[in-house]
Amino acid sequence: MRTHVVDHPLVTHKLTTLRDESTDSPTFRHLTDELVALLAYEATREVRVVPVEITTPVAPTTGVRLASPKPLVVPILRAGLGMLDGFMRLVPTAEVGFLGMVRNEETLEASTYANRLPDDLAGRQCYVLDPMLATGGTLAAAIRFLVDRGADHITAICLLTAPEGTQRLEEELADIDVPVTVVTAAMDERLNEKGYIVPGLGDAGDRLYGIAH
Ligand SMILES: O=P(O)(O)OC[C@H]1O[C@H](OP(=O)(O)OP(=O)(O)O)[C@H](O)[C@@H]1O
Ligand SMILES: O=c1cc[nH]c(=O)[nH]1
Ligand SMILES: [Mg+2]
Repeated sequence: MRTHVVDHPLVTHKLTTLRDESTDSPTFRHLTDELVALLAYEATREVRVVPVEITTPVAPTTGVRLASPKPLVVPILRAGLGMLDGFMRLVPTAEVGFLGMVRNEETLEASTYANRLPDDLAGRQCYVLDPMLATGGTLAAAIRFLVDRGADHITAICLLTAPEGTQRLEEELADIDVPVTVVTAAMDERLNEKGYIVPGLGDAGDRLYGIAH
């Protein structure tokens, strides 16, 4: 597994405001959208394309277009939904599958409450959207869902990542034969005793959409 931290002053600038506890929900949603577009630009560097012949007003030339089947993008509900529009602006023809997952805040175990993915993902490139990679339980399970259905190339886009989470992904996904890349705006210091990323940004779902319970 590869982790790519997008080291760019604009990313860090937007992320700093996102982290700030005084940032309100509308601003948080807007910044998430902007950050995802920047991360998705990096994350789609290996998107599959095929050559195509076209004619400009001046001359024939060869370009590329996205290969078929189109990429599948999978936002992890709830918080990943806040990243979908930003991704779709870059890749409007991507197909969308949904996974609803929630982490038990006591045990930190992830469980799945919704699953709308195509059954057959053979030969598909998949992009998983989840703002927080904390213990890694949620993302490990999501990637496993995709690999079990045949996905052969997986890129996760996470706003923030904790070292404990990437370590767990390395261990839990050691048996899979599919390239997995995590593209993130920052690798933070650690998790706290409640499994929150430090310094982090708090609960991404709550900051996007309000308190869940
Ligand atoms: O790496 P992990 O320790 O598994 O934690 C990360 C998960 O926690 C958050 O979701 P949450 O369970 O809060 O659900 P929500 O998106 O509905 O708020 C976040 O959006 C990730 O999906
Ligand atoms: O810091 C964290 C960890 C898990 N989920 C969040 O939303 N934030
Ligand atoms: Mg949450």
